[in-house]
Amino acid sequence: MTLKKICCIGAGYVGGPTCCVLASKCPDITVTVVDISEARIKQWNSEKLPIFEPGLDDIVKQCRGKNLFFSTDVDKAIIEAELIFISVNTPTKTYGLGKGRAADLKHLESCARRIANVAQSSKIVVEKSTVPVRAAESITNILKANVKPNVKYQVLSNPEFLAEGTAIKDLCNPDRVLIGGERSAAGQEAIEALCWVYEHWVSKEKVITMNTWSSELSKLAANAFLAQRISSINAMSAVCEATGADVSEVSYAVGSDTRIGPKFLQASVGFGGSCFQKDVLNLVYLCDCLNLPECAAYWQQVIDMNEYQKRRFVNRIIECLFNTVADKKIAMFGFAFKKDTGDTRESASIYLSKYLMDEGAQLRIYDPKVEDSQIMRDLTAPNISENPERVDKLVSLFSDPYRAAEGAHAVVVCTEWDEFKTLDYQRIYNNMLKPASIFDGRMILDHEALHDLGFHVETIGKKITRGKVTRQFPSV
Ligand SMILES: NC(=O)C1=CN([C@@H]2O[C@H](COP(=O)(O)OP(=O)(O)OC[C@H]3O[C@@H](n4cnc5c(N)ncnc54)[C@H](O)[C@@H]3O)[C@@H](O)[C@H]2O)C=CC1
Ligand SMILES: O=C(O)[C@H]1O[C@H](OP(=O)(O)OP(=O)(O)OC[C@H]2O[C@@H](n3ccc(=O)[nH]c3=O)[C@H](O)[C@@H]2O)[C@H](O)[C@@H](O)[C@@H]1O
Repeated sequence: MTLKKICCIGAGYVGGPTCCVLASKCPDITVTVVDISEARIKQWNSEKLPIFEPGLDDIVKQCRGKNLFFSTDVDKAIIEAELIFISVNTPTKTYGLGKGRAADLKHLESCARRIANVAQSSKIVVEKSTVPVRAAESITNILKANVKPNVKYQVLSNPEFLAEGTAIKDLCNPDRVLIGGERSAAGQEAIEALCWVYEHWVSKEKVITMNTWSSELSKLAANAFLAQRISSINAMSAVCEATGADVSEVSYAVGSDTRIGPKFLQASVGFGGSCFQKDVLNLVYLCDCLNLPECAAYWQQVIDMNEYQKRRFVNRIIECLFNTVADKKIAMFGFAFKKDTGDTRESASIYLSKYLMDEGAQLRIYDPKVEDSQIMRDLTAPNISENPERVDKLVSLFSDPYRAAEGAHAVVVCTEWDEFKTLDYQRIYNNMLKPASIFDGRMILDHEALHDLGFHVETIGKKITRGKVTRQFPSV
């Protein structure tokens, strides 16, 4: 089966880049990305795209208006497409049953209802959003309960594994593509149609097919395993600080075992991003619902350790600044949840800022990609601050890291942007209050050199001492 028209509902961090790469690799397919947000679609059709992702601009320029279209006309795109990706957000529920843990599937359900209402021909519906196990069954039930004559549906699970900041690279050269479907002739035909799309650029061995529930669960499992590695190394970082071991050395030694591998063993101020916490909580909730409390408690620890790491780091800042940060100026370098993205969802910086604001610190924030309005939205969100006017008083935003650090008591590196490695720290030191402290929450700076400039230096997972020669271990 070959396909001519594909539509994707949801023009976000996944739907946008995924469809851009799909359009560039499949010139024989017309790809239309639709969204209910007019503002987002307007940006996709403008010079300034709604998301920053290395390499994305070039692909959009190459395909937009040829076989790649962005539109708010959801119904038209559904009617015309043979295959529909659902790529809408599935955040943690903030109300009702499962509040704070379960995934909120209201957007997914609304897409299923819309497809059922407007479709006039058979469709393959592909769940690309991350969902709890058996969500495809709910989609199928909604579609089948509203089915029209001569319209048939097949629902597939095709979770996305891209990471922000490397999305284009990940999409062009994925480790694997996962497709789950129904074990029936019609199910197999739908699976083959989606395989055909991916095989335009992904080799056959990398396209893995399986049953729908395994595919849905594999996505949650993959994120849980990745998050667990970070929490494990972060737990080790606390042991390192208490013993004189160096977490980079421990990470290198542990990761050199080919059974363990070196990736995702970088200790940090805690993981952020829209998915790790959401998906692990989703798994915890699933385990609880399945009456597997020991499994739920096991995965909950991954989240608890992440929370502990953020708290621990802030407590150290406060301790080192003579047990009070009230009215002290603290320059925060980086607000995005990782480098090479402007995304701040669940960024550790938000929580570090919150805890420091709770102590009355004056924050001076700089990030090369995050919009000022986004920072203020994050810091005035109801779960972060009950008093937006206080946030206004405590927070200043800067477009230059040197200005942010001027007159500050401390610099805190929250995001591992490359540019922070090459700043003129002598200049920064000269313009700070003394003693000048630097807290490297990402372990990216040359700590001994900073120490020699006169800074009091603190980082994750090791004690900094003057003149100590440490081997630099490659981080992954
Ligand atoms: N952000 C990431 O790096 C990754 C995200 N995922 C998963 O992909 C899904 C989407 O995530 P993001 O793209 O980050 O979310 P996002 O919030 O950036 O984008 C979702 C888009 O869907 C739109 N939308 C919501 N309901 C709609 C409806 N009924 N009709 C049309 N449009 C609608 C929203 O307006 C929004 O623009 C989530 O389930 C997430 O867990 C999976 C892998 C990576
Ligand atoms: O489902 C998703 O949304 C995606 O979640 C993550 O991707 P992403 O959150 O974009 O970025 P990561 O590179 O995984 O980083 C997540 C967080 O962990 C932190 N991290 C990462 C690696 C590490 O060794 N240490 C560490 O603290 C990062 O700084 C960041 O805050 C996964 O890597 C993707 O495979 C997955 O598709």
